[in-house]
This record gives sequence, structure tokens and C-alpha cells, in this order.
Amino acid sequence: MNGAGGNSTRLMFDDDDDFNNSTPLTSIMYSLATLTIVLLLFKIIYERWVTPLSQVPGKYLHSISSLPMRYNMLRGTLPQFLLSLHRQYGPVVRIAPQRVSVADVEMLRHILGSHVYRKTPSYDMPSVLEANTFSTRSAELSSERRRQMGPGFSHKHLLEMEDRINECGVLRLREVLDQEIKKDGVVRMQYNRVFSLIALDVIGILGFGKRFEALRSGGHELVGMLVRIRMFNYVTMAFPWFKKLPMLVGRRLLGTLYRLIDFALQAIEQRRKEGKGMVDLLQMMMDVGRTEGDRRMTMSDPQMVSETILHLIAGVDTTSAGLTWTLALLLEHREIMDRLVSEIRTVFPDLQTVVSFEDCRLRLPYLTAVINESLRIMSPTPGMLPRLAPAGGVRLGGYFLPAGTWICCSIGAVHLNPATFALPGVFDPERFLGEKGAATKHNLLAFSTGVRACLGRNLALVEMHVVLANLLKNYDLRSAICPSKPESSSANEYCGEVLSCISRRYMMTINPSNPDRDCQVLVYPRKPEEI
Ligand code: HEM
Repeated sequence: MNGAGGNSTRLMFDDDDDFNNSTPLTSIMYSLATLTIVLLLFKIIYERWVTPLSQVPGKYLHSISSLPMRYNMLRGTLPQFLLSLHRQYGPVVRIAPQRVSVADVEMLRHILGSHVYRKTPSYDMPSVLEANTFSTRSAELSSERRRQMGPGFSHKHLLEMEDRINECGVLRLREVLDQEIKKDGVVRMQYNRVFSLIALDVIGILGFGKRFEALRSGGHELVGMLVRIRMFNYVTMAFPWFKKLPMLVGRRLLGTLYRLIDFALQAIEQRRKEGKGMVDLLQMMMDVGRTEGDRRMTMSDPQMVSETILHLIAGVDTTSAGLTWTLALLLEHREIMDRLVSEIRTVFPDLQTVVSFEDCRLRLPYLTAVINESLRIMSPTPGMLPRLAPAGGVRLGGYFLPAGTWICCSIGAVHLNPATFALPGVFDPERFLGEKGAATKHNLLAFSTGVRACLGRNLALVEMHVVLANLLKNYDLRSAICPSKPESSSANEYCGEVLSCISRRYMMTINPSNPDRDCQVLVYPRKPEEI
């Protein structure tokens, strides 16, 4: 008995000893776990029922977690995600605890119209770069840069530069195609690639007075670099804090950023050595200045580097995506393609003429309508354009959005909103023609609107018009893809049935994700009897 009792006493003593030994750690863990659960419950209750944002319609999960939104960003399906939420819940929808998306044209015009709604921190450049025209959140710096850089994108300046644009875009493309056609009678062209080489050549001339000759040589080191930068933007869009610690996104991506910085620095150095050349964006930056007191403040080298990189990123991907989707839509809609070709060839029957932008603007209304309709139905940058609700909060669409709420302006969902465009899934350039055309155009937000609208809009439109007009004037195009099963059906919901066999991915701009397979076209010389 005694022995057993003694044993049992000892055991109890041992147990107590263990318990006493682990008390601090275990109790800290218990406390932490309890605290986490309480905080989590508090957050769920707050986000779901207490914050004014709880009144905004949306899915239960999205009100307590941003993971579904970030997951769609990483999958490249953000536009589809936003569109399906808007279709289900209306023009204002909650997409994450502190974020709403808006798809109403008047609300977007109001939000984007002034500096009251500032850009969000997600626009900040990675820490190795200065703020630039696109990224700055300061109204003052934005206005100053737009004043300084604006003339470089003005209609007047672009008309003066049109010969150079045509040389890179129209004549070089003709040269490359004619050479190949001479050999084989037909060219198989991967059009998204050709368009991005043209856009790069154009920005090379307009941005730095440099002839990259990317189209003629079939490539350029900048092409791969820009694709990797797109990856960088894509990751940092979902996880903006990577920008503060760019080394975390990997040596390869960071290395690319440094190579782009070097590239821009070399261009600046070279210009200083060679002196003033043509009036390009680089020269404009070097010449600008403002007077502060009796001092003239010029743009610093790091500021010019950041702007230069912006011109490359903003100028290439967007325009080539615009051209790519326009051609893809035309290849899919033969009757619209035929009408467009007939318009161009009736007005400009001979092969030699280079159709200029002014020619297009004044004499090819159907071409402009096709381009506008393509920018509507397949906007190269369909979302999210996030802005912050101002101090004091704001009431939008009947909901109160507290200060600091991220208000995402979903251009893609506006363009596919039946309240704004009738039968929005139908590719119908006609809607941009005639009397009603002007009103329809007013609702087209592909280049955004207001104080931070696209600075390169005119340039993009010049490129799109002259490249398409001259390509379709001289060549007959036939799609070379066999309609195959889409990779993922959800990747193709966007735009309803349109372009159902081109798989695509959203990475700041919306791009074909399998262009080798999906973006092939056969180019034939125009039939002699038509000339
Ligand atoms: C089809 C072609 C293009 C489309 C659809 C497009 C679209 C847009 C959109 C939607 C924005 C607003 C982005 C935001 O607020 O988050 C924007 C801004 C901007 N774009 Fe474009 N863009 C195109 C071509 C270009 C080109 C060729 C350039 C110049 C090289 C350019 C330069 C800029 C700049 C500098 C901004 C920032 C403006 C500011 O914040 O003040 N874009 N663009």
C-alpha cells in the first residue's frame, strides 16, 4: 500500500513537475492562440457586420479575406473575377476586406476625374527606382510631369514624327513581309510578336532617338527584359510589399530591373556626349526645368531613368496588346474584316501609298470604329486602377466608403456592362459610327479618363491606325490556327463567346498566354486583279 502510495505520490509529483516546467511556454502558446482566435473573430465580426463596407454587396468570403482576389491576380484571371462579381452583385461590389470594385461609367468618371481620389500605394515603384509620371501619388508631381512630358505625346508632335513612326511600323513591316513572300509566296506570322517588335521600334525612335531595328532583326534584348518586368509587376500587383524588398522576387527579375536601369543610364550618357539630336522624349526630359526662387530645377538622372523605363513598359505592351486583340477579333469576324479591307482599298487603291494617321482619321471611319470597338471589348488594361477614398470617406452608389478604402475602377467590367453598351459581348464596330457613335465613344474608357488618363493615348492610336491600315491595304490575312479546346474555360469567359479559342492571361495588360499556338496568321500578297 505504502509502496504503491509512495509511487503514486511520486508519479503525481513528477506530473506536477512536468506541468510546472512547461508552464511558461505552454501558457504563452495558449494565450497567443486564444488572442489570435479572438482577434480573428473580432476581425470577421467587424468586416462582416460592423464596418460601413459591410453594406456593400459581395461574397461572404471576400469580405473577410483578400486571398480569392490575390489568387485571381496570380492566375491572371482578375478581369473575369471582377466581371463575374459585377454581373452577380451590381456596379459596386466588395472584392476584399478593404476593397470595392466599381463598374459604373459615371462613377468612374467622377473617381478618375480629379486628384481627390489619389492612387494607392500599389503604384509605388520598387525601392530602386524614383517615382515617375505613372507611379507618383502626389498631385503636384503628377501635374508637373504631365506638363513636362505632355508635348511629347501631343497630336501636333506626333504628326511631325509620323514619318519616323511609319518607317519603323509600316515600311519595315512591308520590307520584312515582302522579302518572305518573294521566297515562299506566303508568310506565317506570329502577330502578337510582330506588333510588340513594332511598338518597341517606335518607342526607340520617339523615346531615345534610337533605331532598335527589332522587327528587321526579329528580336531585341529588351523584349525578354520587358516580359520579365511584366512578371515582376504581376507578382507585385498581388503582393505590393515585394516592392520594398525587391530582392525577394528573385535575382533574375531584380537583375533585369538593374539592366534596364543601366540601359536608360547609358542612353542619357550617350545623349550628353553626342549633344542635342532630334526632339525625342529623352531630349524633352533633359531640357525641362522649373524655376524655384532663382534656381532652375532640372530632372535628375534617376528621375529620367525611371521615366525612360516607364516609356518602355507603358509603350510596348499596351499598344501591341491593342493591335493583337484587334487583329484577332477581325480574323474571327470575317464579314467585319471584309468591310474594313474594302473601305481601306477603295480609298487607297494602290500598293505604294503609305496611309498616314490623318488619312485614317479623316477618310477611314470604319477603321477607327473597329479600333474603338476592339479597345472596348478587349481593353488591354481592363482593371483595376485602384484609388483611395478621400479623408472623411465618400458615398458612392448608395454605399458609404470610409477614408482609405481601395476603390478599384474596373474598366473592363464597364465596357461589358449592358447598362452602358447594348449587347456588350457582341463585336460590333457599327456602335461607334454615325450620330450615336459620339455618345458611345464618350463611354469608352480604355485609356482611362480625367487627371491621370493615359499620356500615350495619341501615340497608341497613331500606331494602331497606321499599322492596321497599311497591313490590310497590301496583304490578305487568314487565321492559321485550328480552333482548339481552350486551356481553361474560366480564362475565356471574359468577353462571352468572343475569341473563345485564344487563351489569355492578365498581367497588368491582357495578353495571349499561348501565342505560339493561338496567334498565327497567314499573310498573302493582295490579289493582282484587285490592284
Ligand atoms: C492601346 C494602348 C494603351 C492603353 C490601352 C493604355 C491605357 C492606359 C490606362 C488605362 C492608364 C491609366 C492607368 C491607371 O490609372 O492605373 C494609362 C496610363 C498611362 N499610360 Fe497608357 N495606354 C496605352 C498606351 C500607352 C503608350 C504608348 C504610352 C507611352 C509610351 C502610355 C503611357 C502612359 C502613362 C505615362 C500613363 C500614366 C498617366 C498618369 O498617371 O498621369 N500608354 N494608360
